[in-house]
Amino acid sequence: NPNADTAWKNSPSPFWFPPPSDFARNFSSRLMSWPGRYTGDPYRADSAGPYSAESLEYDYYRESCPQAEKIVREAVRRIYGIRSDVAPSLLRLVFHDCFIEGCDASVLLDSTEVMDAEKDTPPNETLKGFEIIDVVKAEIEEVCPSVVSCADILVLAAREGLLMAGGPFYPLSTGRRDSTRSYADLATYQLPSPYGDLSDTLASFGSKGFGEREIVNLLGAHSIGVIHCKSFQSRLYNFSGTSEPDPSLDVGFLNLMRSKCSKSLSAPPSLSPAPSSSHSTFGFSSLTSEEPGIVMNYEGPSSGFGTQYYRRLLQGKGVLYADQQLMVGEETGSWVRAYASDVSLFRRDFAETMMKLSNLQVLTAPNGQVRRSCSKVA
Ligand code: HEM
Ligand SMILES: [Ca+2]
Repeated sequence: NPNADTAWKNSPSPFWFPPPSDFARNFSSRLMSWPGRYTGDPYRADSAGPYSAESLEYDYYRESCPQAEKIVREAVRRIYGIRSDVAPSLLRLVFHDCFIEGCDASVLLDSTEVMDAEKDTPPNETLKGFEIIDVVKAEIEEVCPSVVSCADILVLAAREGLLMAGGPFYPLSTGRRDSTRSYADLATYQLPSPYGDLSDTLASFGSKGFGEREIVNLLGAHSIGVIHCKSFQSRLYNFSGTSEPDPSLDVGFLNLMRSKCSKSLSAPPSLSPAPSSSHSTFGFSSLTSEEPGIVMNYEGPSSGFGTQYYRRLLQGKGVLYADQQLMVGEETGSWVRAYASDVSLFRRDFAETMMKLSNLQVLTAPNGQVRRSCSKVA
């Protein structure tokens, strides 16, 4: 597919839309030799790294802005009523923020003449939900100007969205501060690739203090939302330069995915699968947007956030290569089986890991700032 090949070459990040040939094999060795990235054992499961959330407080705004959490809750609920993609959008947004220099709203900043923004890098190309945060922030600013950080609003709003989508609750402390810059280069290289193999994924999350069990339950976030064809295209037609599909894909599932994604990514939208809100027997629906892809409402739009993601992996029906790779490892595979058969175990673990993610490397006073507009440094 010459078009996909050119698109890849033009991409500023060879790490993100890899396909050509030996990419997968070289990726982890390049990552492992990246200077200064690894401190200690990258696979340790017991620590959140060198930063801790001890300086956060429960109900930090109780005096300075007692209405803050209620405003977030009500705004997200209201928006959910009109846009059910609130949950996946905010969940992915919080992951992409916290994974890069901690939960400091660095992902929300716009590019300026002197700074490239994380949101303009290839891994964040399809990130959504910025305008949801802007709405919530504006409502809070009206009541308590310059008090509540964008970083806190983001973690609180993502929790609320997840709850609306049937996910588990987890308690959150507050008091995060906003960064004064965005880290485009780090976002480009540190966010995990959808074409990463198991060792790439373990290394990437390990560098942030997440162990195998945590990685497997965090990826359960892929129970909801949209995966565009671009993110798995090379698995369907030309996997790792072999001109063959990914051999680890279930054949029926391969055909379903091919039916959703035309062979050429540059095909005009009219050649893409017809927009429709109907659900196929696989529980996926087509997208109504122009970009073709797969909607991950595994259990249908009205049911909760559960174990289907893992059951699909057991059947070789993971949408991303990185998802399916969880079945390759002995330990990760056994967590996939555990979550596939025990939804309450998954929900408990997911809640706990989301809490850890939301507390990753937080910035607290006197560092950082409270932005007035989440997309601009104050
Ligand atoms: C190996 C790790 C991961 C990789 C490679 C990965 C990659 C991706 C990719 C490629 C997409 C589709 C983007 C698109 O096509 O528009 C996606 C969607 C998504 N990811 Fe991940 N992800 C990973 C981990 C996570 C984690 C830890 C979370 C949250 C806790 C998460 C939450 C989501 C959500 C909710 C969506 C759907 C977004 C939407 O509908 O707008 N992902 N991910
Ligand atoms: Ca960040």
